Amino acid sequence: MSERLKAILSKKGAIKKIGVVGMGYVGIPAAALFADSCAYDFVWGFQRNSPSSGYKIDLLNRGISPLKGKEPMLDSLLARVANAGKFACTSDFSNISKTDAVTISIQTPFLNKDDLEPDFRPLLEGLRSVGKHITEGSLVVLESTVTPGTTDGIAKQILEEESGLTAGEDFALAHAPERVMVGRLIQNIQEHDRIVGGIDDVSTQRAKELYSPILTKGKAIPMSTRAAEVTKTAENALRDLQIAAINELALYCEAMGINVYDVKAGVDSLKGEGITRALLYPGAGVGGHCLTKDTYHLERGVKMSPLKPDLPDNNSSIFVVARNINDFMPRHMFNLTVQGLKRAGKKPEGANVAILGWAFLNNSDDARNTPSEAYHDLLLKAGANVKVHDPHVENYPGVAILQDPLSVLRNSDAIAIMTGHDEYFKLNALTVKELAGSEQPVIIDGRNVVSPDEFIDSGFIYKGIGRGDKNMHPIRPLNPLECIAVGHHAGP
Ligand SMILES: NC(=O)c1ccc[n+]([C@@H]2O[C@H](COP(=O)([O-])OP(=O)(O)OC[C@H]3O[C@@H](n4cnc5c(N)ncnc54)[C@H](O)[C@@H]3O)[C@@H](O)[C@H]2O)c1
Ligand SMILES: CC(=O)N[C@@H]1[C@@H](OP(=O)(O)OP(=O)(O)OC[C@H]2O[C@@H](n3ccc(=O)[nH]c3=O)[C@H](O)[C@@H]2O)O[C@H](CO)[C@@H](O)[C@@H]1O
Repeated sequence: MSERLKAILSKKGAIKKIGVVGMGYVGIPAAALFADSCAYDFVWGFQRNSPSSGYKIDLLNRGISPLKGKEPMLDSLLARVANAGKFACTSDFSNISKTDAVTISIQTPFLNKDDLEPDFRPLLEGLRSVGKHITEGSLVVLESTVTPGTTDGIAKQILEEESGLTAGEDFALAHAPERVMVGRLIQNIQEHDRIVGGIDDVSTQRAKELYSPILTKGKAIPMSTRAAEVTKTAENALRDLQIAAINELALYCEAMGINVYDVKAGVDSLKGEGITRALLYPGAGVGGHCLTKDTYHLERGVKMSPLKPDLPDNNSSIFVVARNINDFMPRHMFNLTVQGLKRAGKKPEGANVAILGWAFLNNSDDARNTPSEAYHDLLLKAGANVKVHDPHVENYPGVAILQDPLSVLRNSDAIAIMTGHDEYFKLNALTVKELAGSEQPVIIDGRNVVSPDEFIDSGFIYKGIGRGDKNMHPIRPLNPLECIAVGHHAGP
């Protein structure tokens, strides 16, 4: 079967022209790196002219990145390849017929994680567009994170139906998942090892040829298509599980009155071959477009597989339990807020709460699936007045995000740190207290940013994730002068 494909590819020769479908966080840097390589003659970026993303086409043709936030090397790379005439962005998919290889990097979110239903509509549309225009000897690589079984399942089926060709005989097909992190997209594509899973050895080899010229430190790791799909979804499900483990340990430490960071330091001290533990950091929640969904792709893959795993009766997947723990953390932040306000003699209803941090990641403007939104909504539901600050996120549907911290901190009953942006590590307790203007403002630290003692000694009610040693601290007696200053009178 793949002997035919091998002969076709040998006659066709090396890959020279590439198409990248989906001009997003993944597709744009990949297209820029392919275009900048002297191994390739030309790269098309294919972007559907949708209301939400069609604007990218013109920007990219002018060599300008539509991505927000700092992406080292990307701007100069895009300008260089666009000006050199090695890259162009288009919504005309017929140009795919001029390419030797096409990668697909379209979003693959979940509609509803409860019934494990992903929203594959954009992806299936992209596959149909690609299938219509691939030719004999094309290589198609699915880079999107997908449910295991998708590449050699529905993807292969659509590509064959639309092209009239047969995968593994007339064209090569592989899954090569992306492992980039926002903020270091170019570096990650160049330096991470690249999982390459062809539907057969010939397809795997062809996909390795495609990526090798843009890998600097990284190397191609060949495996089956299904193994590649499971690798990608499992590596993020496992990361989510690690985060959930330290989050649950933090909740235990709060209940036992100890400092989770003492425990972390203690456990981390156990070093050596095969005995080191991998403790991560507890926090106000897990956001982003990867960890929040990839577990469900993995679970769906197992659910769809013909054989069922041999598991204990009534077993809940530890990966899904992990997701539930991480999704609980914004509610835990809310519970700490209510407890803190109660210690100050207040209720969430009518309280002024300042949220510091809307991005899901430190020093990033990416707010996709941000835990801050769940916390924000719980506060509103409880009748609190909420203001939001973030130094990097400029706007978010339905939420006013201010870039001026003073206006957010002023007249606050409670201040919640949801994202560990560098700016927040410089907060001065006395300055913040003066801005807050209440005798006993509450500080709820979701990212281990502030010094508990500095804020407690300045008159704050402190609550911190994992800080069982501080969360029930003695309340500093009010300074009569202080009471007068803020318009209250101490004592009867
Ligand atoms: N963003 C990351 O850091 C990251 C990291 C690893 C893996 N991934 C995976 O990569 C995939 C893409 O993620 P992303 O963050 O780049 O998504 P994105 O939303 O930033 O970009 C997707 C792009 O594809 C376009 N698109 C959608 N349907 C299309 C179609 N039919 N034809 C042409 N273009 C179409 C969208 O308009 C958008 O511009 C996802 O499966 C994601 O899980 C993302
Ligand atoms: C780094 C890694 O191996 N995978 C990366 C991951 O990138 P990401 O953009 O999702 O970023 P993460 O760093 O995973 O953070 C996610 C959320 O978890 C919170 N968090 C994190 C660490 C911790 O100790 N405690 C926490 O609470 C954090 O605040 C944030 O909200 O997925 C991408 C897509 O597949 C991968 O490509 C990419 O390599």
